[in-house]
Amino acid sequence: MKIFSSTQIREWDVFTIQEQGLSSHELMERAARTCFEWMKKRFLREDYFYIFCGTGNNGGDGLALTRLLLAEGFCAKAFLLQEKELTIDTQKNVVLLRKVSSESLFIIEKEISIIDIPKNAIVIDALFGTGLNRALNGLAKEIIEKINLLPNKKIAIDIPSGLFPDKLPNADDACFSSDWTLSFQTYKRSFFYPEAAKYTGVINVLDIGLSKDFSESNETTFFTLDEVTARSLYKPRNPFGHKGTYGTAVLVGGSYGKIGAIILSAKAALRAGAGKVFIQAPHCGYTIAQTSIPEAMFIAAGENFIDSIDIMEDVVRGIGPGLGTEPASRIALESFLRNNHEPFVIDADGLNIIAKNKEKLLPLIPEGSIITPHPKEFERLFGRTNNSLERNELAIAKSKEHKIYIILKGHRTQICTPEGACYFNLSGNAGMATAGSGDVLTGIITGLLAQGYSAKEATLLGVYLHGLSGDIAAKKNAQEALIASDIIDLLGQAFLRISPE
Ligand SMILES: NC(=O)C1=CN([C@@H]2O[C@H](COP(=O)(O)OP(=O)(O)OC[C@H]3O[C@@H](n4cnc5c(N)ncnc54)[C@H](O)[C@@H]3O)[C@@H](O)[C@H]2O)[C@@H](O)CC1
Ligand SMILES: [K+]
Repeated sequence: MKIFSSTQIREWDVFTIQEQGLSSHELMERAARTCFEWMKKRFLREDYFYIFCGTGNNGGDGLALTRLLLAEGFCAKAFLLQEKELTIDTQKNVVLLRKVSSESLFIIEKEISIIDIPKNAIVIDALFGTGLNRALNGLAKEIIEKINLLPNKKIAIDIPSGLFPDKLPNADDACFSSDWTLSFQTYKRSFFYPEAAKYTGVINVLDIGLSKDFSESNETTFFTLDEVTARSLYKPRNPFGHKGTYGTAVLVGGSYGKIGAIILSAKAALRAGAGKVFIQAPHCGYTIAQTSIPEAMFIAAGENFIDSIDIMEDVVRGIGPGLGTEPASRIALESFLRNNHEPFVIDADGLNIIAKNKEKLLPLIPEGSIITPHPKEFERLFGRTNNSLERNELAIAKSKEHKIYIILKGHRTQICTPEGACYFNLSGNAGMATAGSGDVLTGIITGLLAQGYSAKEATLLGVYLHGLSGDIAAKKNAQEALIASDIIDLLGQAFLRISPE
């Protein structure tokens, strides 16, 4: 799904009105009705809605929603920030609401003292939407700060008030803290950064029928990585294929006490469908590897840590899980980087070794390679930033500069491509923040590359499947009980979920 900027969202709105021969009032009514339908499915007639409305069109949505709720027998009251400087459609909705019920609309400016929100009321935020152009102050700020302290259930229309679609709020800005956000048509970019995401609650994207032509023909560099994307990337296996068809993955890593990491990667590569898998690890891992994965072959390199990395033809490599940073392993990786020109996957200690000598080693990463840092590893490689949006922008710039794929791991893993695109992954859960989860991701991506998926396809499909498998695991068990091996075990279920029936 494409993610558009606030300017593009405004253009989308105007384009839809022209294309569909609607008035802006009719589009507002459609948006409000979509929210209303969402609420009707979840709440009871005895529930009470307190709807806070601003002067812009977000406020208009809130007023129309109040009218629709009242018309279907729900209890609802609208609180409008002020009566002056309303947009035309918001003004119209004031008139329409007053026609339906003269006692359901209050003007906050005049009557703030009477707002006493009952404990069981559902509070709806329609104060500010995508038109916010500066931090909140005055009355709006005061109301939001007061509401945020209440235990009530809270829903934001389109975007929580105080958040901007394309930038982060400052730490001391007031933002509505919602349990749900009903975002129109698509996600807003800011929803993917923790500093803003802490205000959104669960995000539901509601289809309000904005023009498909517009979204198809307008360019953006930001996308969600969702089930639709994953389905489009998945390639069913050729019935005439043999194990050679599906390639050879070589997982390089492991050291004394960290053999498990490379075992997890190798298992994941096999489960992801690689035809053959080699583990290249120090000799101390030989018995462990051969016993725990009889399907994989073993190449010994060093006694307790890796001291050489073989250059083999026609294989795909994933290097780094459990590798350690012993001087001999550092020298081995450096020498491999000098002699190898094939793209590969680099993770964990592979990245830490590069970070220690980044000026020399970063330029040696072949174009089209995939690196999978978590935020700390990213910082070691490319430096610190002030916030997660700046980190995302740095990752995009570095992907372009080095012509590599950067998978920045986190709650909403970001995939940055050499062309300058960024995908935010929608699968996955907090249970996956567990030891070995990253090693599994390296294995899945290496396994997909071995089968002939391009670097972009393997990166996107691998990240999505990894998260989806984690989601299936978390449903079977609690997130707390999720361990990395569960992600491998349920990878097959994830494949079934995205493959054609
Ligand atoms: N994009 C779409 O396709 C649709 C958008 N609609 C709604 O329209 C909203 C956008 O409407 P608007 O552009 O009118 O914007 P808002 O409703 O966000 O209101 C912004 C208004 O408040 C003022 N303002 C901005 N920042 C302020 C601040 N910090 N303190 C005080 N005043 C401030 C602005 O000058 C503007 O008048 C969307 O979020 C959505 O809810 C829907 O009605 C219909 C479809
Ligand atoms: K809002």
